[in-house]
Amino acid sequence: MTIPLRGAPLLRDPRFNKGTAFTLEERESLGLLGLLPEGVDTLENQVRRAFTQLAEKNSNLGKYIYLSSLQDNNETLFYKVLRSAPAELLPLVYTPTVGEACERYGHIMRRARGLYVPITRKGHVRELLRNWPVTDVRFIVVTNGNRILGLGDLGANGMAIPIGKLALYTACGGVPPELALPVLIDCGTDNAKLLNDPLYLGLRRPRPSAEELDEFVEEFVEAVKEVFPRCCIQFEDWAGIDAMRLLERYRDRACCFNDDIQGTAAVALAGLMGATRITGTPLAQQRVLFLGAGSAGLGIAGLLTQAMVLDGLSLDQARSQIAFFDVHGLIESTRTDLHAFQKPYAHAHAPTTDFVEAIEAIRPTAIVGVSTVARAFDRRVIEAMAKVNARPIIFPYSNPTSRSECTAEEAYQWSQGRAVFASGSPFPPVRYEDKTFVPGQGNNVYIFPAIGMAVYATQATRVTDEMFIAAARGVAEQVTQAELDVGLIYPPQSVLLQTELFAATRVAEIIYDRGLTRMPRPDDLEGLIRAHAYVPEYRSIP
Ligand SMILES: NC(=O)C1=CN([C@@H]2O[C@H](COP(=O)(O)OP(=O)(O)OC[C@H]3O[C@@H](n4cnc5c(N)ncnc54)[C@H](OP(=O)(O)O)[C@@H]3O)[C@@H](O)[C@H]2O)C=CC1
Ligand SMILES: CC(=O)C(=O)O
Ligand SMILES: [Mg+2]
Repeated sequence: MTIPLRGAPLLRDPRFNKGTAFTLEERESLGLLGLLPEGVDTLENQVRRAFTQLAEKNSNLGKYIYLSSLQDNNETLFYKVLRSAPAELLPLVYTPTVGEACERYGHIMRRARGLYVPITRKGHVRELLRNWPVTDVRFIVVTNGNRILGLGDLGANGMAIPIGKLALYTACGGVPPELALPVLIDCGTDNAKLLNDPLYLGLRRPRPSAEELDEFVEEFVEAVKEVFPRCCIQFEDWAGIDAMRLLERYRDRACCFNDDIQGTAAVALAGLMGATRITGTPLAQQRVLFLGAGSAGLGIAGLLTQAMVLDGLSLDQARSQIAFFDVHGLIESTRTDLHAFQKPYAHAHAPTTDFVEAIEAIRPTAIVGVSTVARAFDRRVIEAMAKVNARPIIFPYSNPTSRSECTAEEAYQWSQGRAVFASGSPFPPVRYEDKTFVPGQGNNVYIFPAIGMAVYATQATRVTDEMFIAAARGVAEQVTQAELDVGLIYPPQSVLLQTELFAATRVAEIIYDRGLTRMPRPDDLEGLIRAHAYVPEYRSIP
């Protein structure tokens, strides 16, 4: 490996820095003598030291800050640490802690990471993109901070989300870190608390109209296509209505996807596939009631109906088995306040504003919480589900933990241990009577790293819904009977990298089958994926 730096600047570049693991020969040849203590570490010893330091931080936000600093200091070590204990560290770099980090981003930031694209630079987006030091960017995760998890408009503080998602592309999907670019489109914020916070670092102006936003996003997408022609754009945490509109506009025009719509849809589909192995009711016979009718809910419904059609239902039949309940009550055919994308699910039902009444009328096999409303699945709700189902499927998907529609403990307790449970943010195992349940994490982190790896390894030019169905199947088929026996409907986070690499091969099959790449199809797709996977190890420098 040749590197462009030497001496002190080398120690400050996270891509090449090995810190105390530079060998004596490297120190001599790279002008590092005297700049490091004489002891020479192995990467494993550095990992040990990192975990010692992490353990000394006594809050999750403190641990998040520590890990961010590690990422800024030594990328190889950062990913080696993440890979060493994914189940333990994911909740720190991702939900729930990343939510807290976003709320306080202006306060905790040490060093800027990613690219900030303010709407005030309209007409100059290409120049900003060219300021990024890497010319072959393959993945951008972009937010405008308008719906950060279930926490609402967090403006430029939302940058922690693209940073976190892209860290997981590498940690859980094997995508090399240098290919990733986190982007925050800063178009102001309507969050008064942030506007009044002297430490807030974003533009201090109200959010633009939809037209103004769309014009700027158009410039951004076209600029990305020109400056980084092999780049895939992941839209993340946009307000639901903007998310739906932008996906429709760009899904056939650019290599892009919306994680909250399509990634969430696939993880829910995988979860339902896992759940059917416990409940015995096939996917095509599931009846699903959503609490919340925004991007996540509509995304899940769209992909689920496609999967049900593949299992033999007509589209109308599939849609008739899906219902929504939003702020104004059950979405039914007499409602006059619906968006076009909600109308296919407005069935002939008696109006009600009581979620339990809706459960009693519809008798869903599953409820999915994508409402951002903490504790909306209260005891009455879970008991109503347990009354109409031997094994009720309960998915409180809202993030972070503070917005979860219920806890794992509540779902198991109130259903007398009968719930089939998964939540957007992690919950610890629950003891109910003589059984220990392991709650699954129904989070798109089970999907986007696999999509990313497949797109990278195959050089795919488009991202399609069929790829998400393949990812869902790829995840679901890895769940073992032993896992199902403790209630786990997703593979455990401890093996997330393996899970994603396997799912990526399933996605790659679709990419080649549908001609979504110009690259020739190799004989060994698994080998292709493995050969592309990043390994956090130091390479020797001559
Ligand atoms: N587990 C996972 O992988 C993922 C989880 N999520 C989570 O899902 C949640 C929603 O995300 P998303 O769909 O993108 O957001 P949106 O803002 O698009 O949708 C939220 C929906 O919930 C509705 N809602 C708000 N309050 C209530 C209420 N009291 N009762 C019923 N419905 C209500 C909103 O209605 P209105 O628009 O009228 O206010 C809206 O329809 C977030 O917490 C997010 O973190 C999202 C993506 C992935
Ligand atoms: C997980 C995720 O993407 C969200 O909560 O928005
Ligand atoms: Mg999201």
